[in-house]
Amino acid sequence: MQANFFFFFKQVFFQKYFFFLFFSLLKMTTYKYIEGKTVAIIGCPFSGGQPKEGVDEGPLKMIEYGLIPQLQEMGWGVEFDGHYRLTDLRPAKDPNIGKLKKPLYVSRVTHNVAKTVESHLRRRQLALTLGGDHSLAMGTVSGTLAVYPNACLIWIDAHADINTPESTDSGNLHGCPVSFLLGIAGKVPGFEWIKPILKPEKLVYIGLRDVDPPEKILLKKHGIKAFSMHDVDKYGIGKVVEMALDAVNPDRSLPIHLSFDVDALDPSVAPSTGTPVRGGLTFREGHYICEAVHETGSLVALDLMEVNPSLADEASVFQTVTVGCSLVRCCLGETLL
Ligand SMILES: NC(=[NH2+])NCCC[C@H](N)C(=O)O
Ligand SMILES: [Mn+2]
Ligand SMILES: [Mn+2]
Repeated sequence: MQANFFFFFKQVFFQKYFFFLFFSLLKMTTYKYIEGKTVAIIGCPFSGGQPKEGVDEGPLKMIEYGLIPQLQEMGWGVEFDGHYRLTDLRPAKDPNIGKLKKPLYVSRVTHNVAKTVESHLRRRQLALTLGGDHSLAMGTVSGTLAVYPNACLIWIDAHADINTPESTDSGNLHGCPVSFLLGIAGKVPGFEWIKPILKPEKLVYIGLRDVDPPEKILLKKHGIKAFSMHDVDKYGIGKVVEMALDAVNPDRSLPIHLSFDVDALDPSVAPSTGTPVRGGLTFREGHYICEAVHETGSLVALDLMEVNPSLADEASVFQTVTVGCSLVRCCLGETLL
């Protein structure tokens, strides 16, 4: 009996298989803030923060392309109660405030989204918000900071989205969420609910290449860490992500909110988006960021924004939506080997 056991042990121990198992266990991510490996999907078909129709179709398409079963196959419990019926929140009258367009609609929707994200995080679920335009981040990030005031914000984008009501040229609120979160937007009626609790030193950007002149001044003035495409070229994505994490999350244990605007990717990789800018992240650079953030085990909330399936041809839509789904999977632990 004993000899038998020893034989078995020896067999298993000296097989490569054992080492493989052992090392994959070592490599396995432990989730610091998520219980029971569950993710809540918040579908936000919202386009009120910018002028182009169709970005509200983004979340519907990602679900249609099978995101839920893909995550389930990876062992995640998925909670999804259908898409938000945001048009119900549309005010009858919504005059501009200064240059800002549709301010009331944006404030109502993002306030709602904030409460939803907050409630999922309180239940220790990972909050995955599918946009929709990037003004939604006023809500998602507020929800995260309500539960985890010490969370850091990693913003992946071609744009800085830090315009203030004063500095914005377009008046589109998807170019402004960061200024509201930082509390530098001033008083705007309807947005009183946003607590300006994001500290500049908790925010880092990767992928920037189309930053408005007043935004550049704001980034400098507040000493916000930003890695442009120039930095990605210079250091490589591995080093950039390491430097970005070192800046906002030195020991990798603080909760992370990752806000991913799909236009951070090069238009050849993600063509169906409202404000494409050439010279963006490659397919792998985008995915690397997601994999590295997953590895920390500290991701609590993820936004995937600005997928607009009504822009460009069918093949481009397919390409963009599938890239969106695979970025999400990488953030939630899909590995290459
Ligand atoms: N989330 C985005 N795609 N933002 C684009 C913003 C473009 C420009 N900076 C603006 O404020 O209008
Ligand atoms: Mn953008
Ligand atoms: Mn953006």
